[in-house]
Amino acid sequence: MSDELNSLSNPIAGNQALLENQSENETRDLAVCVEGAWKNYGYWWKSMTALRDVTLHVPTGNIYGLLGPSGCGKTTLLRCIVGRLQLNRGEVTVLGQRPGSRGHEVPGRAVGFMPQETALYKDFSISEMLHYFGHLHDMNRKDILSREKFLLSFLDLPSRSKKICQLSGGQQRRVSLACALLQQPQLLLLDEPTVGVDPLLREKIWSHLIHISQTSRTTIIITTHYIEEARKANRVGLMRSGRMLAEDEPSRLLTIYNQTSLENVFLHLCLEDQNRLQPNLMNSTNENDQTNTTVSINNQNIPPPDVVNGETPHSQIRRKELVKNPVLRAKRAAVDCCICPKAHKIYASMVKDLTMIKRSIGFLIFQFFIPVVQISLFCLCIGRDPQHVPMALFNSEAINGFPTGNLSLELLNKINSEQVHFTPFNDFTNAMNAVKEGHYWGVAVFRYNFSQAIINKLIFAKTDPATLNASSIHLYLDMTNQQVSFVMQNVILTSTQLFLKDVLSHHKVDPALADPPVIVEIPVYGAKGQKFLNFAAPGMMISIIFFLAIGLTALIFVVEKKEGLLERSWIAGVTTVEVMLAHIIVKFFIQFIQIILMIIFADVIFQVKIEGPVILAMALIFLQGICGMSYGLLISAMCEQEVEVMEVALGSVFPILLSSGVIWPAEGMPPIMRFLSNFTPLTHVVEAMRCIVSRAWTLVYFKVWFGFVISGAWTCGFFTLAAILFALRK
Ligand SMILES: Nc1ncnc2c1ncn2[C@@H]1O[C@H](COP(=O)(O)OP(=O)(O)OP(=O)(O)O)[C@@H](O)[C@H]1O
Repeated sequence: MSDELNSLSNPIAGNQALLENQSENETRDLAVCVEGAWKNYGYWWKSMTALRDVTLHVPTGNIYGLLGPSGCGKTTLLRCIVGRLQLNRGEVTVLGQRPGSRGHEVPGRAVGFMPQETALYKDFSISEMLHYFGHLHDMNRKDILSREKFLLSFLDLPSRSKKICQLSGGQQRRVSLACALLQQPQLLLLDEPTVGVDPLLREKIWSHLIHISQTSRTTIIITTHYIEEARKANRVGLMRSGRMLAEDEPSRLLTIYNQTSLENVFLHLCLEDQNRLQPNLMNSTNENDQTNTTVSINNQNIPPPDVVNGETPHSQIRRKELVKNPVLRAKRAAVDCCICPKAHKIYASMVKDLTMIKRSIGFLIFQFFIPVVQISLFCLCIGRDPQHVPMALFNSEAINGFPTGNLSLELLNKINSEQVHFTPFNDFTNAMNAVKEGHYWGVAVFRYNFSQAIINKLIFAKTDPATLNASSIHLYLDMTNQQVSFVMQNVILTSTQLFLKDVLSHHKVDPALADPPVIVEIPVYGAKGQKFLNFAAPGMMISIIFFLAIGLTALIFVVEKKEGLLERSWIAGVTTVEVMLAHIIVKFFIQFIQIILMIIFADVIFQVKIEGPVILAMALIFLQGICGMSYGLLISAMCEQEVEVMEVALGSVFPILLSSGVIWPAEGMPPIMRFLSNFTPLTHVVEAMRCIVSRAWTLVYFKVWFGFVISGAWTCGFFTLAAILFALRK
């Protein structure tokens, strides 16, 4: 007894002695065994230690009350036990194995976890929520319904069809508890299950927990702020500042510390701890060479941990049992990615995704039409020739009463007024001023003897400078808009060529003389009047689906992550691969309809003719959509908040779009950019799409199959990185 007293008054020494003397039988009978656990949050340059050499032993079939003030590390410890967080140092054994080891059902069916936050899908009904977890645990419908009936009445919940968002905070927590109890797990981890519960129901919950621990040997770890209710536990652990102050049966703690309540025992231990801290704190402040972290550790006679190496005498004792963390984490991350997906978990995740979609039909319809609206706007606004371009006209020949003929009028009649619209001016200076003020895109000037000069040049072959000058239209252009000035010049040049032919025919000269010595034969691919739209539309179709998939996937996963929903599903045993596969399958149908609608609009309404197999074009767009989803998943693995997702997604949209030759041909880029553009996820896929759409190429052509290969490779790359990152960021 005196040994025990010693060990309790000196907790670390006590824990150490306990560890060293533990018999093998006892260890085997432990449902949860945590030894020398160290856990840091953050990175080495800014880390925060949440657990400091914590040791915890929970025998099978026991109720363990984990007590301590807010922020002492209870939730962190539970998340380590359940396999969601990896320790920086130390070892956790749950139901005989390391959590997350192959074939182990922790995380999975063997553990029921009720997190502190509600972590429920707010638009689901109570029944849908229970069915989701039931399907994840591979329970059949009959079992789910019978458990649902029991839990609804036991936890005093309203109708099964009531939506979670319509429940009070306390009722939502009880639904959360119901989800944890649903599959009758071997191990129950409940993070403050009795908060917001009335005393009668609290009593009922405790009776049930005692009942299942006695009849089914369920092991229960429960954290609570109501210290006195933990008296019903078989064992309690008292934590403070990431350390375990004491761990024993409640009655023994009361006896040892000669107190009447656990509250007082805890107070006593805290005071003792505080007294131990105080002198060392002073010392350390005087020495002025230690951080706050090291101070608190010093006070327990434990030398400061090196955050990176985590070395302490205590951990050195068990050095052989502990495994170096970074290698271990990398190995475990790789193993996480290689777990074979299970059909029932994919099914459960799919039902969950479909239920979410069912709850927001309006948003679903909106999703169908986003690509249609985008491609329509693109086809309407981009790539068409500018029309009704306003130009000023100073026709000196007309002002002077056509002294040498009216050929200038004939030429002006040839210019399509739909494209260039002339406004006549009687004064050249006024016309120029109007251009300078931005009312017109330029001035076209005819000399007073234009008609005579044209005849002299064409019929009498006069080529003196005065004739050449007078027989030309002089254009003074505002060239600030390249596209507008290009169209103006092009229209005037083409019309002038037609005009010259007319003049030649009129004077019985072969009009072919006016043709330039270039003959554009029937094009190998495409049509003679090919528009910019035909070049850009294939790339846009790919880009629209790609970027839409990025945004939606990243947002969905980050919201689920932030609200603890993803973590809860992971603890129920779902892997990232399963979640993602379910997401892709459900999104398949949405994307399928999006792609069909987009192609119908582009092809039928906006005449972007798809010369090659439509199925091949659709398959490529679809594959790129999956690539976008994988990239979205990677973004959600990196980000914690929606705003971060928006920043990363938007920040990558333009660089990818601009450098992949979607908007402007890659041939126009500087050599270095052209080389770099090979490494965007869009460049080769867009090129393959153009080949299918404009050249009618199929998979036998290198550029087409290479596009498919590149899209698949980026998809696998993003997906693998996301899965590893999710596993590593535990
Ligand atoms: N993701 C995180 N990143 C950084 N620090 C964290 C993170 N989660 C918890 N912490 C810190 O770790 C310490 C322990 O937190 P934890 O949530 O485990 O405490 P707790 O005992 O469960 O508190 P409560 O009873 O209020 O839930 C706290 O100081 C907290 O600020």
